[in-house]
Amino acid sequence: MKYITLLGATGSIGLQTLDVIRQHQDLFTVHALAFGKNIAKAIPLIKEFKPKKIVVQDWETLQRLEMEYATSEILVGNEGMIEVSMDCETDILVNAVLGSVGLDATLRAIEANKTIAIANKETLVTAGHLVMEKARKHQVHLLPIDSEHSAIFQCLQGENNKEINRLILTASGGSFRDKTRAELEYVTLEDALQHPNWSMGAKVTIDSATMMNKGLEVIEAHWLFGVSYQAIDVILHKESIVHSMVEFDDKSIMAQLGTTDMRTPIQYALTYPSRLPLPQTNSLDLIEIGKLHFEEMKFERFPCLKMAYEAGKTGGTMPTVLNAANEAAVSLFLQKKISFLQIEKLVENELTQHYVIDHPELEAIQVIDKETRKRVVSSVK
Ligand SMILES: NC(=O)C1=CN([C@@H]2O[C@H](COP(=O)(O)OP(=O)(O)OC[C@H]3O[C@@H](n4cnc5c(N)ncnc54)[C@H](OP(=O)(O)O)[C@@H]3O)[C@@H](O)[C@H]2O)C=CC1
Ligand SMILES: CC(=O)[C@@H](O)[C@H](O)COP(=O)(O)O
Ligand SMILES: [Mn+2]
Repeated sequence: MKYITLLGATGSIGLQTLDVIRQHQDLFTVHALAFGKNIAKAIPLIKEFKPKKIVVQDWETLQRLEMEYATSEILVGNEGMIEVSMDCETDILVNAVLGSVGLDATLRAIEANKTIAIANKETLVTAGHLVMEKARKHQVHLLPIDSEHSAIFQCLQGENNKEINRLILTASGGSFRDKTRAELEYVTLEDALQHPNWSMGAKVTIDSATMMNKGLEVIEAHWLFGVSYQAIDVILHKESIVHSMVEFDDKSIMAQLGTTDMRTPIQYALTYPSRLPLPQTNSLDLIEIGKLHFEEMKFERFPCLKMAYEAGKTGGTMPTVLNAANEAAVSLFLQKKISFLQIEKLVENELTQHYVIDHPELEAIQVIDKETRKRVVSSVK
């Protein structure tokens, strides 16, 4: 039996992780569940999975939860997420929390030698060098959940990372892929939240529409697979059937295909290196699909992707600024305080103003993350 600690339990990845656990109760038990403030979503999960420990985002949520439901031990905030992630009863940490708030728990779980299934890409963007250095030191497995990275990870089984010629990440193009830049001026939040292929949380859906999601994923791939930015390509693939590809030195390309169901990569991360049946997901019907399409990525159409490549190549604290500015800007867009195109403008402003620190320690990353968010928010008041 493997004991799972799940950060971000009430989110899109969190709920799908619990669905996988529900199908394999002989293999997995929930040890701890962490979420933000959404008590209404959390209570049924607590009743069903009976975690020994629960973590909520703040004291107010703790009080509300205690009033509504007398339950097991409740912890609070970052300290709470760290405690359950390092807990001696945790076998696998599933980090599906949203944003760079997941960084401390990841680092501390690595120190405690936990296997980590990671969906939380912002952690790798903001401090990939620290996470990978620690993972190497402690010989900890970081098992990707993000669909593209799971695809690459699957293509690399039995292969040698040193023989990779390039990684090819596929991008759906997001909600506005068929619009011109001029048309983006007047798009609404409601339109932006309509992803053509995937049903996901709000932030990653907006990131897909700006193409920042693919930018974050390029940086995530750089750290997870140790591949240079020059050897990571992004191509437009509107069907999201080929989840990503690896080209080897002999020009052979391996691809992983599947339906748009995140339970496949989630389950693979939990059962790796084995595979188990996933009866509730459909088989891919290639005859019905008939054709797959691939197009060149236009950087001038998607400036966020260009900014992410540049931030990644610059390195140091630049990816921290990229991520923090983007998290703050997307949050403002979700609150309808700024327009869609202002997201990229706010990120660009922060990147151009930033004076890079090379090889930053955790403290520097935390300070820069906080200051960047503050500046972005105050710039629109
Ligand atoms: N959804 C998807 O299909 C995919 C997601 N990812 C990545 O996975 C991560 C999660 O995405 P997704 O599930 O879509 O996000 P959601 O917005 O659906 O869920 C986010 C989860 O994090 C919790 N949370 C948010 N802020 C805090 C905080 N400050 N402290 C504690 N908990 C917090 C939320 O709690 P509450 O509900 O209480 O607010 C919720 O449980 C992201 O990094 C995303 O990029 C990667 C690939 C695919
Ligand atoms: C499901 C998943 O992994 C998302 O990150 C997805 O990749 C979003 O798709 P696009 O960014 O290609 O629109
Ligand atoms: Mn992805």
